[in-house]
Amino acid sequence: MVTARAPATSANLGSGYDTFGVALERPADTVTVERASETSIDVTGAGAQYIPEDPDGNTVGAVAEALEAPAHISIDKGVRPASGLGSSAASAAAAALALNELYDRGHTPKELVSVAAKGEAVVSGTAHADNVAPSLLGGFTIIRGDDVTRVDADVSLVACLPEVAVSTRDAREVVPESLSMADHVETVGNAATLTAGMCRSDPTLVGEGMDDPVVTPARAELITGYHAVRDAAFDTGATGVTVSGAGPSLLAVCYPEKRRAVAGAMVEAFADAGVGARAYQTRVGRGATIL
Ligand SMILES: Nc1ncnc2c1ncn2[C@@H]1O[C@H](COP(=O)(O)OP(=O)(O)OP(=O)(O)O)[C@@H](O)[C@H]1O
Ligand SMILES: N[C@@H](CCO)C(=O)O
Repeated sequence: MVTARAPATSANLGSGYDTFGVALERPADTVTVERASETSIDVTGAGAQYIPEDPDGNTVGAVAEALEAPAHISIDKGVRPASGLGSSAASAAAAALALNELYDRGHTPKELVSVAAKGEAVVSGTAHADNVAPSLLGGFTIIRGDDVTRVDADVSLVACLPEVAVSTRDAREVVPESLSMADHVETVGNAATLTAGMCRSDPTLVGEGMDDPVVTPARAELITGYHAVRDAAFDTGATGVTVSGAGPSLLAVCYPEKRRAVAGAMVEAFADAGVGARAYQTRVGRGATIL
């Protein structure tokens, strides 16, 4: 029997659609695997009732198949599904690490990124790796084709999760299919600024680099209270705010001493918009580990 923990993640960071991601120090999923002749799954924890136990509908089923590693897989969800916090990816990353160990497959965590991404195809239709990469590797990650670049970063974050669900599949449908040259130039400048900020663990540069004229405005419309919550975070000291992953969570970057105030203001602004929410005061964290 092998147990692995894999963290929640926040993908895109505004300017890095399908490219950037960070591991969050918390929350996380825990996955335990035991050898079996065929794969079966049970799910407990946050939002378990919304997650299929059929291996064909669960991200971990695709991972077991890709590794040719049938197992009984128990998932304890710390990351609520349809949250924008890489819930489906956290299970896939933990399962990939645990099954690799259980069957002694010998893959490195970096090699497991493409395996875990197969799980994402099950839920969103695309094997995007921008959540599974940071969940497996930790830190700040950049996806380019099949390549992953990883950077250590120490940046404080607040992830604010409202009590509504937005599915990644739906949120991908509102993404524009093309962009103007002006938006392209702005996005490249922002993405480069964000990357420099991560390399320096500089919340001001990271926050400024999160601005995104293309994907975020379209997705903000799916999140009740988005603009008020974003304003509240900036008013209390956030250096940048954007949609986390496909939403509905919002991600704020700040200096460590502002984290509590930013978290409180975001929850309060969601409440004023009639939406319950909780905030995780967190930071860029490490990747999946065997327990
Ligand atoms: N192991 C799993 N954990 C969580 N959700 C799963 C899992 N397997 C399948 N799903 C399904 O995936 C969907 C949630 O994934 P989705 O990508 O929409 O949300 P998310 O992972 O929280 O968000 P994001 O990718 O934007 O960060 C739900 O429909 C859920 O039933
Ligand atoms: N890059 C993906 C991440 C989903 O978590 C998207 O934004 O659709």
